[in-house]
Amino acid sequence: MTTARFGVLLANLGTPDAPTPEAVRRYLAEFLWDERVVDAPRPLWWLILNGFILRTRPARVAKGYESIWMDEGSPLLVFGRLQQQALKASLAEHFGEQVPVELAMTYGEPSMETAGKALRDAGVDRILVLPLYPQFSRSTTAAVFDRLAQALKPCPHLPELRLIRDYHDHPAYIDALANSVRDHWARHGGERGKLLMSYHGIPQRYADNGDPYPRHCETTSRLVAEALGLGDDEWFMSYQSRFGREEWLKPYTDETLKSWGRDGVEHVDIMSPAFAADCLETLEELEVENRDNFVNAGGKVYRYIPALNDRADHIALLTSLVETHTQGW
Ligand SMILES: C=CC1=C(C)c2cc3[nH]c(cc4nc(cc5[nH]c(cc1n2)c(C)c5CCC(=O)O)C(CCC(=O)O)=C4C)c(C)c3C=C
Ligand SMILES: [Fe+2]
Ligand SMILES: [Fe+2]
Repeated sequence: MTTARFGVLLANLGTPDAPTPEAVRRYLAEFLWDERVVDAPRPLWWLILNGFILRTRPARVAKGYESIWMDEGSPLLVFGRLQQQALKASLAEHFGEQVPVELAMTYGEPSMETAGKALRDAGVDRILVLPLYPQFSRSTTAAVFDRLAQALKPCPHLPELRLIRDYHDHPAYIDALANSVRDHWARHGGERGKLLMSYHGIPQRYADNGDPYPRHCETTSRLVAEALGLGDDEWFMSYQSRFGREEWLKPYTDETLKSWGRDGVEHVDIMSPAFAADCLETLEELEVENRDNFVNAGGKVYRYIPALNDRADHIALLTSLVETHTQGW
């Protein structure tokens, strides 16, 4: 089989190499120093980060990673590799030639440098960048863009580049999410709870300054609810993973679940459409921490719906994104 002139760079956030305080500290130091993620004035942020956060947070967060670690490594990376392999197979079938697909993380390994070099070695001079973030945010998608530009700095010549900015309302994405909910209902004998779509949050200030992320999340949620034919009182959306003292996007997932538990909502099905792969924020924060929030407040049944990971309909969506965005290549 011949090889296409273009390759695909699948990008995701990054994750520690090991579930240890040292590895988590290295990871957080790189991640939280990115101005796209935390935009506080540098000298002050340096003091807070090094004087406080990196001294206390790694030990606690490492315990969380330890509890979700898989035999092959961190879930985010394990699912990323599965997505990479499945997309490669699907693209070979669709295009009738090999399409190199590399996985790159904004922070840590595999780095943009490693992935970029692998694509160059495969002989491609056109790269389609596919950040695995359905909803655009400066803190994620724009950070991929910056990091890639940085990795390309030493190059004497650039590849031709295209970047998929977001796919929050793509019909195949909405279908895949809706299918994952239907599969979940079917696995539980058709029993349905109130559907909570919980998205990773960002500071409210970022949205006030023009980050379209909350609008994208609202559209995704509404389209999924419509696809499932849910009434207004059968679903809700909220934001999780708050960090620091500033106000983040509301309503907060933890507070929503506590008040539902108190108000007599008995059964919740929870999903996290912003995560293309299961990771710490879903397997620990949603599966464990927020289950406790709901159940301790009086809730009874709490069921987490897995991320799209390497589901066939998710890979079909990614394939369709690649097809659309490589027109003319
Ligand atoms: C401090 C600010 C943060 C912003 C803004 C933010 C936005 C954001 N993040 C994701 C996706 C993921 N975040 C993950 C972990 C994680 N996120 C933050 C902070 C911010 N995120 C921290 C400090 C951490 C690490 C864990 C912790 O210390 O609590 C992950 C999981 C990584 C893993 O290894 O499993 C993902 C994925 C999105 C989509 C987003 C904005 C839209
Ligand atoms: Fe995050
Ligand atoms: Fe978290």
